[in-house]
Amino acid sequence: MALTAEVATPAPPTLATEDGTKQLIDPKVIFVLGGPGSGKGTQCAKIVEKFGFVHLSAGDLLRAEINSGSANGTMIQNMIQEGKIVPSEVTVKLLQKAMAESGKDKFLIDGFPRNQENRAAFEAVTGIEPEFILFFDCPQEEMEVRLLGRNQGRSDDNIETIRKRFKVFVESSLPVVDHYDKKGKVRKVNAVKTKEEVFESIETLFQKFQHRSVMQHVNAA
Ligand SMILES: Nc1ncnc2c1ncn2[C@@H]1O[C@H](COP(=O)(O)OP(=O)(O)OP(=O)(O)O)[C@@H](O)[C@H]1O
Ligand SMILES: Nc1ccn([C@@H]2O[C@H](COP(=O)(O)O)[C@@H](O)[C@H]2O)c(=O)n1
Ligand SMILES: [Mg+2]
Repeated sequence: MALTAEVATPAPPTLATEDGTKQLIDPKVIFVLGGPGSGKGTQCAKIVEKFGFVHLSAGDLLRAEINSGSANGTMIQNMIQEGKIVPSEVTVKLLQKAMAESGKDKFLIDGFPRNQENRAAFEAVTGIEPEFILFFDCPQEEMEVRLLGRNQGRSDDNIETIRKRFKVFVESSLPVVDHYDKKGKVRKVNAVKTKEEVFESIETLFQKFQHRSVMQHVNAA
């Protein structure tokens, strides 16, 4: 009799709404990181248009939570005004809900994880490991000009809060990029080009991702 070791294949991560009505099996996630104003939201919109991902901006979800009149609204508003990072429990819950309710399985998660606590909480709750990290590399002077010219009425686009956001980015967010860099997962993009040129340098990454996904489906069939 042949002796074969039984290797347990880990189950793919699943994500469900709180009432269990919707469940995603093996969702694919790309984290989109970069300093404030580096162009994350701008490029995510282009990726969605061409590659059909669901774009979830953690900042947008937190702002929507303020506007919904939630019990956490005042706390979130104060944290954003100070450029601070909202407790992970709140942000992860919002992301998890948005992912499950989308009914889709390919996500660009923009502006998250912002610190190691965000990263660990997301991993613990969802069991999802990102495919890769899209990182926009942009000097502070350029980001400052962009933020001051954005004109979208954001309460944190003023010079005092912008400086606080830069400090938090360097002290808390760059260590997360470093963490993933050590795992070979960071795809760094030079963000100091026109919006169209930045997108051109991203496109190849997503074409490769799409090709890999198709091949995985073919091999699994
Ligand atoms: N490549 C670019 N060249 C010049 N301006 C740009 C470029 N990309 C984005 N912008 C502009 O810079 C501003 C900030 O861009 P965007 O909102 O995409 O940044 P972000 O990284 O999402 O910022 P935040 O972290 O604050 O949400 C916007 O006004 C946008 O139109
Ligand atoms: N993971 C996150 C993301 C964002 N925030 C707070 O929202 C502010 C705005 O975020 P943007 O990505 O839209 O620039 C950010 O400065 C934080 O205060 C957060 O707490 N956690
Ligand atoms: Mg943004």
